[in-house]
Amino acid sequence: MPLAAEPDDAHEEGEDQQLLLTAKGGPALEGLVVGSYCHDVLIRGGRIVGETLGGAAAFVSNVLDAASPREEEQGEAPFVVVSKVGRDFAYASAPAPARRPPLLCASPTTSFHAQFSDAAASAHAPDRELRRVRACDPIYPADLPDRRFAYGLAVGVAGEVLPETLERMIRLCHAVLVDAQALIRAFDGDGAVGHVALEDTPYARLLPRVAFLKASSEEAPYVGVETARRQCCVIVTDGRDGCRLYWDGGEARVAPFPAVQVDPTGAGDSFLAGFAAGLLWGLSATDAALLGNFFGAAAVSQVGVPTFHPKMLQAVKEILEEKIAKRSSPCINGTTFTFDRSSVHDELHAALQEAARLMPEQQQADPTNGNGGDICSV
Ligand SMILES: Nc1ncnc2c1ncn2[C@@H]1O[C@H](COP(=O)(O)OP(=O)(O)OP(=O)(O)O)[C@@H](O)[C@H]1O
Ligand SMILES: O[C@H]1[C@H](O)[C@@H](O)[C@H](O)[C@@H](O)[C@H]1O
Repeated sequence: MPLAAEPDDAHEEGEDQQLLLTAKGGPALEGLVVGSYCHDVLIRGGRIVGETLGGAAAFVSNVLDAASPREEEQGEAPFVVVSKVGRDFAYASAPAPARRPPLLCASPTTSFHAQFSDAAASAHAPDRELRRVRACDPIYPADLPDRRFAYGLAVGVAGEVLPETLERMIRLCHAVLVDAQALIRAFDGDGAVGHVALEDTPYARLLPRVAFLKASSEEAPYVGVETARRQCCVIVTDGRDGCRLYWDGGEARVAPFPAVQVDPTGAGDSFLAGFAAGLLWGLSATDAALLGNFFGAAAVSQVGVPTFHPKMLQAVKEILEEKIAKRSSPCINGTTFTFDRSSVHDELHAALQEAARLMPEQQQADPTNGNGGDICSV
């Protein structure tokens, strides 16, 4: 399957394609993450049980920083975040916004109330009702840096990634990954989050130029998987059941990792970033989804933006270095992605499962990481 961007998009104005997607040893693959940080208020039984930094950009940055391939001396992972908040933003010094500060607006920071119900403990019931109580300004095309990126992640939470902004991302980035929640959320007069059919939105015409579209199982019916898979690769995440990938001509189920869920917020965001990191490591889409599932499981194990134990991250890095060294050909070669499960898929799953054991250890060892642990246990 060709990459998302049409040839003229990412390479107009004489840009050198080799600079954008060069395999290991070359310049780092720089990413562009677009979507706003927000305030999340977690409510259970009418009582506030948590107030945390939210916004897909925060969860995505956290995982990209943790899992993107880079040389030791490179320091921070190479990606830019374009996000907007108001002067009331409460988490400017939290790691993700401190590393990549948001643009400051006159309007207030986007804010969500997530109402958890005890009755939602079944696997497929929506686990929370979301209400947007404040909305920051949208992100305009002119807010994006005027240069090229290897990849882009469109991860809005409240309609802030405008169609024209997504279009500009597609022009700037060699491959764009999109979270459907950025495209199909609708808000009633009370701020309650609902969905509209993707085909009825101005985003629909951009789909053939998107590489990967990720939707939760709740969002999937609004995306229209059978139509969308003919235009890009669609990934449907399904909570504790892992995920499925659908592309033109194939599909695959990717097994989950066990987790003790304390807060489902950010699972999808962390999945998408883990998946993107997997692609950057050179994995096929189906193999990269293992890394998505891994970080999705890690996200639900903590309240808010998770802290990863350095030992766990070191284990993941070593696993990837070892398994990828065994592969005969890289999957990102500047023109194509591969989708199928590779011969190392099962080994990779088993090895990551071992690494996942380091996550609960961390919670016991680090009670200061903000875990209330009483949001939504399974
Ligand atoms: N309870 C769980 N146990 C293990 N893995 C989980 C669990 N919940 C989520 N995950 C992982 O995270 C991925 C994304 O989760 P999910 O499908 O709930 O996304 P989402 O509904 O978009 O999440 P959110 O909107 O809360 O960020 C799943 O595909 C799975 O890999
Ligand atoms: O912080 C969260 C998170 O980013 C979720 O992905 C999104 O569904 C919510 O709206 C947001 O409040």
